[in-house]
Amino acid sequence: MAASAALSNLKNSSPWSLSWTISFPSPFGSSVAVPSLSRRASSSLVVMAMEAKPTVLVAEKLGQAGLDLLKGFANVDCSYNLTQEELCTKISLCDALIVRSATKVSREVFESSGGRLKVVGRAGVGIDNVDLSAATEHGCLVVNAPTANTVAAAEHGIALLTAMARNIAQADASVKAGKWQRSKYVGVSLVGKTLAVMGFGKVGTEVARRAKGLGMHVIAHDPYAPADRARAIGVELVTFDEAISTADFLSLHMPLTPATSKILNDESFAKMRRGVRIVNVARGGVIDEEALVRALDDGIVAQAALDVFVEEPPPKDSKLVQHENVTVTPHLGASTMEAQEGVAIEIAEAVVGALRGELAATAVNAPMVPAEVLSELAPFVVLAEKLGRLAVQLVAGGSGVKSVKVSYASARAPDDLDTRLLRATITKGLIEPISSVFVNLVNADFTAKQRGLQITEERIVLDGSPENPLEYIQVQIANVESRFASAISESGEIKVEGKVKDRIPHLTKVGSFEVDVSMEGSLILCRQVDQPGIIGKVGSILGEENVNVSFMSVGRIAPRKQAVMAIGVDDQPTKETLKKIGGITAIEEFVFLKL
Ligand SMILES: NC(=O)c1ccc[n+]([C@@H]2O[C@H](COP(=O)([O-])OP(=O)(O)OC[C@H]3O[C@@H](n4cnc5c(N)ncnc54)[C@H](O)[C@@H]3O)[C@@H](O)[C@H]2O)c1
Ligand SMILES: O=C(O)[C@H](O)COP(=O)(O)O
Repeated sequence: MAASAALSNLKNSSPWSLSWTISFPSPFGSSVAVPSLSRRASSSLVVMAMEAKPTVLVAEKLGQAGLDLLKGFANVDCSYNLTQEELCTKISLCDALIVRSATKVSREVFESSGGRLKVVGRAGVGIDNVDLSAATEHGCLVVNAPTANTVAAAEHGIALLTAMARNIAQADASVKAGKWQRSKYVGVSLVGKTLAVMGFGKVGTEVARRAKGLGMHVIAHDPYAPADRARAIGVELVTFDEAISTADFLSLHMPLTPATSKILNDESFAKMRRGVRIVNVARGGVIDEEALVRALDDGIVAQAALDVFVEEPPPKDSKLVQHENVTVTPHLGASTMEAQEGVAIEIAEAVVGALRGELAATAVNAPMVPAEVLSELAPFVVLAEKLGRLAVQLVAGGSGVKSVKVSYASARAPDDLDTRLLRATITKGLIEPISSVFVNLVNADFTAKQRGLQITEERIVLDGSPENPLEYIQVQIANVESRFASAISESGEIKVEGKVKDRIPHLTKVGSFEVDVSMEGSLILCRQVDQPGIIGKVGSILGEENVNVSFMSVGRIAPRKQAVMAIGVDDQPTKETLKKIGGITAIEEFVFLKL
């Protein structure tokens, strides 16, 4: 009998072969939000809601409406122009950080937070100033405000386009310098000219609409944009080479990524029409700035109008900024009163929601799960975590869990079931009982990978009504020994299976034994020879020790052969109580498991 194994401390019997050193002491207490989820599940999805008021550091100027919204929920520390060192020092006292584009949220910032930083809010679109990998590794959610400054950026793009074409900035400076140079500042017309919009997303689309209104012929290049969206506003999607080689004007609207970095370079300038004009309100890094200076000097590029730069602010002696054919603004695309109020509200709502434990609609480094899907999946999320917890506690110490298979049985079409949330919570259940790592939706996949834990998912397609998202979930751990031999299935893996009944998770299978026990509190699993009186004996030992039994279920192969008894208990039995259960002659093995 495995009585001693049953009593052993779970942490000491860690089945992981790798030791894990990063720990995230959570400052948060129990959950308060997401009414459709149980307290435990909602608290663990992305960010745990907190008992005390959280602290939000606002590191760049934010619209008043957003600040007011934040102040209703959190202590707000507005500290602008912090050096990296000052930011790293302050961050360990903050639960959330809000920035615009000027603050570098580097790996060092996440490391300095000591696990307290749970949300970074980017008050704007571009998240290239936030180290997303570091955020994800630290389980920190990054949210942005992707919609509120779209029109402002598009309007600024059009302002630069028209100002450049008519030499407005240069002519203005000249008049103010006392000159009157009418022939020097003859411009070019826009009507009938071809504008190539590079990046046909939110801003690019709005620029395209406006440029069409100015009578321009608009084409666009965007490898990921749907052709019908472009067609709907009369824009043709073309290849990169076609766009740059046919355009009179190029307007850049793609994000800065490794793929778009320096996408305009010597090679691409060489393919452009002589006299092309370029507008950039996206990111400085999408242009090789030195190559642009060469193209301007050679006359390939007639003019450029730039709102963004590789280095901001650019060096005072920047050849690009000082070039007479270049018009510049200091990253003003999003800077209208209206956009800044909108962005402030959008980011404040996202940060407060995330701190409350809600899944953020504008999450950048976590799967976005719509509210209605979340509500439907909520009880299965709880089930998934508990099955993960249970399965890993059944692994014998030193086994080294490497491979877990999760099967989802459902009558739904495969693309009608988003399992990312379930996979994340199973991972949480598998990892948290045996380590101090805080696992959430943000870092679940990363954490599993770090530990060399491979989680494969499989769909079991069932006939019947697709009303329920899932019929049952099965978790199997391969190539391990078990502390409870009966949990090993015929095919040799630890196998547990569960269902949701009346929104409560139930354990319905252990190894080859069918049981039915609600997954609340803790669980005792016993294997015994099926005979009269055993249930009574175990029940009375627990009763004598004042341990309340919530559920009891027996699964057996055949009458009078081996049976597995699953007993749900509200309280943790003492070692002595468990010893007494182990002492019952018919009981061959048992384990005590915390759910
Ligand atoms: N200057 C400013 O103040 C300001 C304001 C708002 C946005 N922006 C910047 O403008 C850019 C666009 O913002 P948005 O809100 O439209 O973002 P968005 O995500 O809606 O659009 C970006 C588009 O770029 C496309 N894209 C990605 N890779 C591409 C590639 N290699 N070639 C062509 N297209 C590619 C994407 O498919 C997407 O459609 C971002 O870089 C953002 O940071 C700047
Ligand atoms: O990506 C963005 O949203 C813009 O570049 C705006 O940046 P800002 O918030 O620094 O104005």
